[in-house]
Amino acid sequence: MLPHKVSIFEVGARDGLQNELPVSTQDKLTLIDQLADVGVTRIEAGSFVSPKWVPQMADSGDIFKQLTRKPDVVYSALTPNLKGLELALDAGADEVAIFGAASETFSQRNINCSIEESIARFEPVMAMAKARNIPVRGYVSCVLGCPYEGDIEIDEVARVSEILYKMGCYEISLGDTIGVGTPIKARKMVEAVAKLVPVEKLALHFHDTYGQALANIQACLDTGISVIDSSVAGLGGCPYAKGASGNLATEDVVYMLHGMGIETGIDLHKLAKAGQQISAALGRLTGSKVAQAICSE
Ligand SMILES: CC(C)(COP(=O)([O-])OP(=O)([O-])OC[C@H]1O[C@@H](n2cnc3c(N)ncnc32)[C@H](O)[C@@H]1OP(=O)([O-])[O-])[C@@H](O)C(=O)NCCC(=O)NCCSC(=O)C[C@@](C)(O)CC(=O)[O-]
Repeated sequence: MLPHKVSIFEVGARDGLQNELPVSTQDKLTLIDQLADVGVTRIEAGSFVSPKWVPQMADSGDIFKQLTRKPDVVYSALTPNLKGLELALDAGADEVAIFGAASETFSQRNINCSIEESIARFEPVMAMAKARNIPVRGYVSCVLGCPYEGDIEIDEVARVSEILYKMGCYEISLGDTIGVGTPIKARKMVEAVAKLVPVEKLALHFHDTYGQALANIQACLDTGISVIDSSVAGLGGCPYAKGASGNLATEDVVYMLHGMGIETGIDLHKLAKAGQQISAALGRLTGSKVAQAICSE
């Protein structure tokens, strides 16, 4: 059965902007503010990673300290290790996310350690977050393919997802990091993970590199999943995943969901305007076809 409502987890200010030309802290704050205004209630606002690895996220502390908090909006941050968590807590993040991978090589290239080492790094993060009552989300990258290893075994995706869930992550976001998935494969992957992690604890995080993200989501929507990660204006990619163009554009998935009678709580026209504004700040066109259509009306 299709869900009545889907919760959009907006990753544009993090997953999007981490892989774009740098924009000012003020432009980011304006975007985050606009996202909250148009009805987005879950916003990934930054990332506490090494500024040498991802300079675009170096102002995340300022972002969290300066953003105008709206009631009912959760502002989240990526934290790969204890240092990241400490910085995120100091800056006032409401929740954090650890991020692992189903590919050994991607894990090494992205966070400089093996999958097993990453789990060991996450343990103290989970412990401190629990002690501070901070919810932790878990990402698994490369669930439908890896830029270095190609195909990834579905069993490995399910194994890593289960580990993160059992460690205490309240939700597991399944990342098609380089957007290579296709609908039947995506569904089989979700079904395999759902044997080990309750399906209502899963989220879809599909990039649109090959233009398959909407089709992949549609193929998975009646499995019981009701959380979708997306990025306003299709911003972004991943700096350690060559070829990962933008994330699925939030405007495109919201348009599809509304057309299917599924609520998101988001004002699509206002969202498209916000996407246009950040795209203009980046000196490029929005990556959302829906936003292009709306803004040329
Ligand atoms: C994980 C590390 C830090 C390990 O990096 P490392 O070099 O192994 O770590 P280290 O502990 O040896 O520290 C090295 C230096 O980094 C500093 N450092 C250490 N930790 C932090 C921190 N938290 N914040 C700020 N600084 C930090 C630390 O203080 C030290 O500074 P130095 O002494 O050289 O001046 C590094 O590999 C890193 O930052 N990687 C970036 C990974 C990243 O952000 N990738 C993109 C996000 S993942 C993604 O986009 C995928 C996702 C989630 O969207 C889902 C999908 O689509 O698949």
